[in-house]
Amino acid sequence: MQVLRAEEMYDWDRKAMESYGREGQVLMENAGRAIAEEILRKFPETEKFLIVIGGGNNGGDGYVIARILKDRRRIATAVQVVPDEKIKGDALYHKRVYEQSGYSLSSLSEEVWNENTVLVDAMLGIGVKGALRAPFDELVSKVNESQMHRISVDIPSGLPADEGVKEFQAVKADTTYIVQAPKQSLFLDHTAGYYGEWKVLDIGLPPMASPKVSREIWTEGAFAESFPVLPGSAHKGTRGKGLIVGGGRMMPGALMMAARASIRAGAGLTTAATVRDIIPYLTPSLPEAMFAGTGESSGVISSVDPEVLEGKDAVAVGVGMGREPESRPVIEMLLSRTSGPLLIDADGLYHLRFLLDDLKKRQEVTVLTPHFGEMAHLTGEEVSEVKRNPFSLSRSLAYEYGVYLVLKGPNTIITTPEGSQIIEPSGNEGLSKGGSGDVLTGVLLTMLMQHESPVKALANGCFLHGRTAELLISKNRTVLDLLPTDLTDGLSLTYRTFLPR
Ligand SMILES: NC(=O)C1=CN([C@@H]2O[C@H](COP(=O)(O)OP(=O)(O)OC[C@H]3O[C@@H](n4cnc5c(N)ncnc54)[C@H](O)[C@@H]3O)[C@@H](O)[C@H]2O)[C@@H](O)CC1
Ligand SMILES: Nc1ncnc2c1ncn2[C@@H]1O[C@H](COP(=O)(O)OP(=O)(O)O)[C@@H](O)[C@H]1O
Ligand SMILES: [K+]
Repeated sequence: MQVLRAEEMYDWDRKAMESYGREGQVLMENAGRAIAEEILRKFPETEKFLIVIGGGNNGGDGYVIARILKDRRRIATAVQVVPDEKIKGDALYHKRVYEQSGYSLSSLSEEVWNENTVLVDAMLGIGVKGALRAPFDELVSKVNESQMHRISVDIPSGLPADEGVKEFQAVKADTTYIVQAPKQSLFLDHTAGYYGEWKVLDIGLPPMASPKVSREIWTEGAFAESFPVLPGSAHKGTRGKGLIVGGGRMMPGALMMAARASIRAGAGLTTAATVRDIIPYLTPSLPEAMFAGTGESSGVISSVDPEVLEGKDAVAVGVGMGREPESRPVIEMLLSRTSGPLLIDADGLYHLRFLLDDLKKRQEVTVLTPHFGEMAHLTGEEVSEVKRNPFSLSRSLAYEYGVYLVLKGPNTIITTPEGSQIIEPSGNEGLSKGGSGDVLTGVLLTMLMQHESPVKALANGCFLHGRTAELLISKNRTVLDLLPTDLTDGLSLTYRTFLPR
């Protein structure tokens, strides 16, 4: 499913009407009807509805919804909150249909704000611009203060559809019925919460006319379909031989978690490279792994023998490595000498800031997996700015350095060097614990060795990680006690659920 910006949504709409014979009035009927049916399904017993109608096409959808609710004998109070001259085009057509059905409009008296009434917010859609003007500024506050269940039509009124907007005032919806395609703000840290529970409804825009943007949501169907089938004749070489460089005297656990996750995800052979002293302590928890000792300076990795790279299908570096400058040459060496995919995470990303020229020179597949803070460090932006513009900042970085970028968060955004984007929304707050990222690194390393397409490898790895957290919560864990190490052992749950082979 594509995720669109407002302008892209309008293009689709325009093209549907201009080149594919779709009528605006029909599309509006479809939108309103689809939403009204959902409302009736969700509230089969509720009698009273309040529909607040604004001046654009969002308000037009509101007229259709009000008519259908009344047709179904519900007590639907429709209030138009803008002067009559603001209602134009398709919205005016549907206002007339509403009136010709014998239905009338009400005024916004105090009695309509009743907690036993469900509120349908059809004030403003994706056409909102700038700070809210009267009467919407006061209405949005009033709506948010009310105790009513709030259903927003397409988008919570006042909320920007696109990334980048800093200040806004918007309805905090309990439920949002999104018209045709989710908009960018559904996936942004500071706006996602306004949508409440959400569902996307098809209103009949022709898929042939959809805008040529590659910004898609990754689904369980995509996972099951694109996950490579392991032949019965598989041997460890088929599954991939991976190397993880990381850990040190202070953070051996990060390496342990990444290596174990890589093995559990299905790698043929995983080698963990770290300072020699800690290897004996790691072996009991990693009996399947191989180990390689690295050069050491005051407890941190200071060098890796390039011979360790021989026969490795992919390499990951950075977990638990520390930020001491002594480790920097390791990243420098790996950037120039790793011939397969190279994944850089955690402290490796910290060092990378000082090695951007080397990064640019590298031709082979390179994957960076920053969280918001690491992305801010890499780009020199404020964290808040990264959170507000994750799509465009990811694209610029991926394009400038020719890398695959996995910007981690509740909605992880994966970007290819060409700028295609996948949104991977699985997971829950149980993952916001030190170590979840290390597990992800191990999983991604394995996926990179087994998939032909790096972007599918990354999307599937993020899905595997996030969906495992969800399945564990639905079984015997909670978001409070979930541990990153539970994820590793829980990977089987996701495999068994979605790839029952
Ligand atoms: N394919 C589609 O895109 C379809 C979209 N539909 C609906 O149409 C909506 C988009 O319609 P519009 O483009 O008319 O946009 P809106 O319904 O968001 O209305 C925009 C109007 O609101 C007013 N406005 C904008 N910013 C404001 C502010 N800050 N303060 C006060 N008033 C402000 C202006 O008068 C502006 O013309 C969608 O969200 C969706 O609900 C449906 O009708 C069916 C088809
Ligand atoms: N609230 C959340 N909802 C869903 N996924 C989350 C949430 N918080 C964190 N995650 C996921 O957990 C992982 C955390 O990675 P990272 O921040 O690098 O952790 P660490 O510090 O343990 O390395 C990422 O995959 C991220 O997408
Ligand atoms: K709305």
